[in-house]
Amino acid sequence: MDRIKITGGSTLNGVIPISGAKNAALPLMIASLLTKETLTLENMPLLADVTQLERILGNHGVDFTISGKRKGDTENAGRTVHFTAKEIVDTTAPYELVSRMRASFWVFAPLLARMGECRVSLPGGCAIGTRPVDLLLMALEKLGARIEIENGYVVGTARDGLIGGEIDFDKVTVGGTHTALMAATLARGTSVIRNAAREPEIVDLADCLTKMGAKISGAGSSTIEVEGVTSLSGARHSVMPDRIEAGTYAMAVAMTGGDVLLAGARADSLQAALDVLKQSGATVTETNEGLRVYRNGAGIAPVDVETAPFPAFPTDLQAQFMALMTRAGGTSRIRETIFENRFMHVQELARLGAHIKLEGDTAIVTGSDHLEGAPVMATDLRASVSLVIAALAARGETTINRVYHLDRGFERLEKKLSGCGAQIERISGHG
Ligand SMILES: CC(=O)N[C@H]1[C@@H](OP(=O)(O)OP(=O)(O)OC[C@H]2O[C@@H](n3ccc(=O)[nH]c3=O)[C@H](O)[C@@H]2O)O[C@H](CO)[C@@H](O)[C@@H]1O
Ligand SMILES: C=C(OP(=O)(O)O)C(=O)O
Repeated sequence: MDRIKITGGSTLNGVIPISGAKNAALPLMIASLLTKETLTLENMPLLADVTQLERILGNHGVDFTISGKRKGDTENAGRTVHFTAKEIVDTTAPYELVSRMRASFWVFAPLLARMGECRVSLPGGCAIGTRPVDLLLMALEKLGARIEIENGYVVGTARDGLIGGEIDFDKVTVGGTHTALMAATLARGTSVIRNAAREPEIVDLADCLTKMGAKISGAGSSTIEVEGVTSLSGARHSVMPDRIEAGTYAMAVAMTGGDVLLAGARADSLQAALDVLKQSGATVTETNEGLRVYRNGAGIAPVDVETAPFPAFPTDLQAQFMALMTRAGGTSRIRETIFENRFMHVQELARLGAHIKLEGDTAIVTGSDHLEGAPVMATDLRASVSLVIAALAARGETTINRVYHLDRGFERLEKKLSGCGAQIERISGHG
């Protein structure tokens, strides 16, 4: 297993290119199951989750070819991938493939909508809470599906096809909204999705489905209407820039000081986090090329934060912000309202000398300028990268074990950071 070694103390200066978003790429890839024709996705990130989903889609009969690289990219990142699901050869998504990743469960909706049946193992994903799928299944039942659970698999049937219906989510769910949206595109009649997630990745999926011939209005608001069509066609779509990756590097710069251009990052997808960063003392400006983040001289001010669905502060940046607050000049309170167990980074940050007390869903962080390097362990994707941020500001050397978590969602992390002056390297091979 690879490890990452960081020697703290350098400021970050330069340009970091922002990759295509993992959380947009995954549902977009899954949408390829809805059509016999080719769906071409540009700006695809090269990530472990993407490779794993390629395996899952391959098992259903999706053929994929890679045709290009982003201009100026020396590696295979930012590639264009063509997905063709001419025939669905298998409607079962097995445990071995699905258990590693939450989003893999989302194949359920297109398989059911197109084939009238499917069998998908209950999902895995980051260990940040119980993560049930009841709301996803409720949405499909509202569209006429019959749902049964058998031996750890969810079995869906809709032999005569799905029928438009009214879906009211009692909790905002990203996966539930993706599921409802994909299923409704091929249902007979009109569907209404209420209390829908408003995340930019939902809008990206809806835009792509619209290019494929779907009739969708209201994506990005809390009520989405979908008029079903009998079939969808191929399309070409570019994956939106990763707002969580951009927010993560913005926090890294706020932590170390310096001046970095996050090339391709979009402020509109990240406003709540950028506002908080500004309150903490960083300067953020929008340019034609992306977002410029800098902190020169000013200290880090403590800021209280509460996670909530978009457009509020994202749970996927909570751990990174906590790392930043460990160096603030005072005490901050960070409340996690989305996932009940998303504080795994607290004990690892403590190894680096952070002072964090947990009170239920709230972490109370007392900042200090005495972080010190130590061996730590990555526990989930965003928790892992919070350790990277803390290590960049810690005195001495930090080794992060189990970096496969990082590889799920951060493309070439060590190269992007070392390109801006960080002392960071990957050590291959040892656990
Ligand atoms: C691949 C991907 O895009 N993952 C993102 C997606 O995860 P994911 O789609 O799994 O997250 P959801 O928005 O569905 O979860 C939100 C809340 O709803 C609960 N819930 C969800 C479904 C359900 O059937 N029942 C239920 O109770 C969850 O336990 C959680 O408490 O949105 C999360 C919230 O922004 C992000 O942290 C994840 O990075
Ligand atoms: C929690 C995340 O991913 P997943 O939903 O795939 O576990 C994430 O991207 O932070």
